[in-house]
Amino acid sequence: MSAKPMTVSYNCREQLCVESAPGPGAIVIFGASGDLTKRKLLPAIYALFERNLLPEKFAVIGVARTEMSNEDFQEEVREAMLVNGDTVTEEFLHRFSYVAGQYTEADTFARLQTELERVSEVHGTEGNALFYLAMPPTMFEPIVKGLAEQGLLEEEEAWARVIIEKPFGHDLESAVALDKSLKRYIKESQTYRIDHYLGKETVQNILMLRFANSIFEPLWNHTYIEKVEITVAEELGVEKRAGYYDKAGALRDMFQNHMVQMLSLIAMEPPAVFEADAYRDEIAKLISSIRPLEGQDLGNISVRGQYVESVDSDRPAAGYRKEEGVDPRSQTETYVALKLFIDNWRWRGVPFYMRTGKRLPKKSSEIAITFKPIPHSIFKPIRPKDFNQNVLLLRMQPHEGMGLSIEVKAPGSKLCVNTLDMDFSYSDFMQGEDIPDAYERLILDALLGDQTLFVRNDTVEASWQLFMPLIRAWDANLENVPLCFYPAFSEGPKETNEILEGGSLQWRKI
Ligand SMILES: NC(=O)C1=CN([C@@H]2O[C@H](COP(=O)(O)OP(=O)(O)OC[C@H]3O[C@@H](n4cnc5c(N)ncnc54)[C@H](OP(=O)(O)O)[C@@H]3O)[C@@H](O)[C@H]2O)C=CC1
Ligand SMILES: O=C1O[C@H](COP(=O)(O)O)[C@@H](O)[C@H](O)[C@H]1O
Repeated sequence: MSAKPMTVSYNCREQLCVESAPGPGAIVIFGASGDLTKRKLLPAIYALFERNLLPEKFAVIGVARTEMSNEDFQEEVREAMLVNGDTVTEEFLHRFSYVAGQYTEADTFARLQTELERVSEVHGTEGNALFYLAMPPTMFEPIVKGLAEQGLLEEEEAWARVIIEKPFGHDLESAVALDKSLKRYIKESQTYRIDHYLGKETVQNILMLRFANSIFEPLWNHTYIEKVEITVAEELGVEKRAGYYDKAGALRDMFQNHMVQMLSLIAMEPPAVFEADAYRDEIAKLISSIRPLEGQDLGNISVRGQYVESVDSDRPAAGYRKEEGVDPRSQTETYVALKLFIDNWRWRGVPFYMRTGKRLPKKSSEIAITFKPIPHSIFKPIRPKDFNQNVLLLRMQPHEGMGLSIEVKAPGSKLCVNTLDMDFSYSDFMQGEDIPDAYERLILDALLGDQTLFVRNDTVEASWQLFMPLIRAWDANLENVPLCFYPAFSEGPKETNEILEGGSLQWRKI
C-alpha cells in the first residue's frame, strides 16, 4: 500500500533561513577548461548570482594551460549555461576573465596577480580570493606553491582560501605527504577540502533529522536498529574520465570520501554545537571507531567488481575494458561492496552494508535503516507470518526525500495487515523551486569562510588508514579478493550477496 503524497507544510520564515551574500571577493578557478568547471562550477556560480548570493562585488578568473582570450572564456561560460537552458546576461559575463599558463612557471602566477589587482580595482573585490583547484590531484601542490611564492596566499589585508578537490592523495602515504607539503604554504584555516556529497541538501538533512527531532535518536542504536544499507549507484560508465578513473577506481573515487562521509553522518554522536571543529571532531571520532579491516577475512566482507558488456539488447553498453582510454587488461574496480562495523557502545554488532558502482541499473543513492522485528506478536493466531520490519529510507538522489514503512491494519472487518509506505519528496517541500546543487552551497560557504562542511585532514587520513589493508590485498591480487565481473546495467556482481551473511539476506533492489 502506498500512501498519497504527504501534505507538506513548510514554514521557514525564521531569521536563520535568510541566506545572505558574502562580502567582496574573486573566485579563481584552476582547471577552467575542464569537465568539473563546465558541468558543475559555472552553473553553481550562476545559480548563486541568480539567487543574489554572490558578493555584489565579485569576479571570476579562469586559469588553465589552454590558450583562450577573456572573450573566448566568456563564450565558454555562456555555452555551459545554455546546456542547462540558462541565458546569461552581459552583466554576469563581464565579470569573467581568463589567464592562460603553465603551473610550473612563475610568470603564470605573476599574471594572475596582475589580473587579481585589476578585478580588485574594476569590480571592487578588495583583494579577497577563493582559489578553486578543479585540477587533477598531481597539480594541487605545484599550484599552491606557485600561489604562495607569488604572495597570493598571504592574509594581511585580505583573505585567501583554497578549495581542494578530491581525491586527496592516492593512499595513506601520499595523503600524508600531500598534506605535509601543502602545510608549508597554507594554514588549515585556509584549506577547504571539498566532498560535494556534504553539500547535498539530503545529506545535510541527515543531521537535521537526527538531531532536531526527538523521535528518532532514542531508537538510533543497536537495540533497535538491525542493519544500515548505504547505496550509491550510478548508471553512467567511466565517460571521458578514464585517464583519472583507471588509476583511481571506485574505492578511491567514491568510497574513501563520499561513502565514508555519509556513514559518518548516520553514525556519529551529536556534537555539542554545530560548529566546524565540534562537528568535525565527531566525524573524526566515528571514522576511527570503524572496525579495522586489518585482521578480518576480507573475502567475507568485501567485493570488488568491474562491468563487462551489457547483456540487455535494449540497453547496449561496452564493457569497462573497452572504454576509451582504459587499459584493455585493467584490474580497476568500478564497483565496491563492503560490510563494516562500528566498534562503539551505540553500534555494537550492527552491520553497515555499503555499495557503490558505475553502470548499475539506474542512478540512485539511498540509505535504508532497517529496524529490528517486534519482540512478540500479539496477532500470532490470526497472522502467523512475521510482520515486515520498519524501514526508514533516506533518498539522496534522484527524487530526494524520505520514506518510512510501517505495518497498518488494512481497512475492513478482518484484522488484515498491510505495509504502508509513507513517502515524502523534497520537491513537494520546495514548492516548485529547484533544490540547490551541492556545489552552490559549498562555494557559498567557502566565500563566507565557513569550513563546517569541508573535510578536515585527520578524517581524510583516518579514512585512508581504514582502507589500506584492502588496497594492499587488491594490489597483491590475493585469492580471497578476486575481481568479479558484472554485466553493465545489472545489479552488480552476484558475489555481493555473499557478504550479506553468506547470502541469507538480500540487498535492496537498485
Ligand atoms: N568531473 C567530475 O564530475 C568530478 C571531478 N572531481 C574532481 O575535480 C577535479 C577536476 O576534475 P575534471 O574537471 O573532471 O578534470 P579534467 O580532466 O577535465 O581536468 C581539468 C583541467 O585540468 C587541466 N589538466 C589536465 N591534466 C593536466 C595535467 N597533467 N597538468 C596540468 N593541467 C592538467 C586541463 O586544462 P588545460 O589542459 O587547459 O590546462 C583540464 O581542463 C579532479 O580532482 C576530480 O577528481 C570531483 C567530483 C566530480
Ligand atoms: O565524486 C564523484 O562523484 C560523481 C557522482 O556524483 P553525483 O553527485 O552525481 O552522485 C561520480 O560520478 C564521480 O566518478 C566521482 O568522481
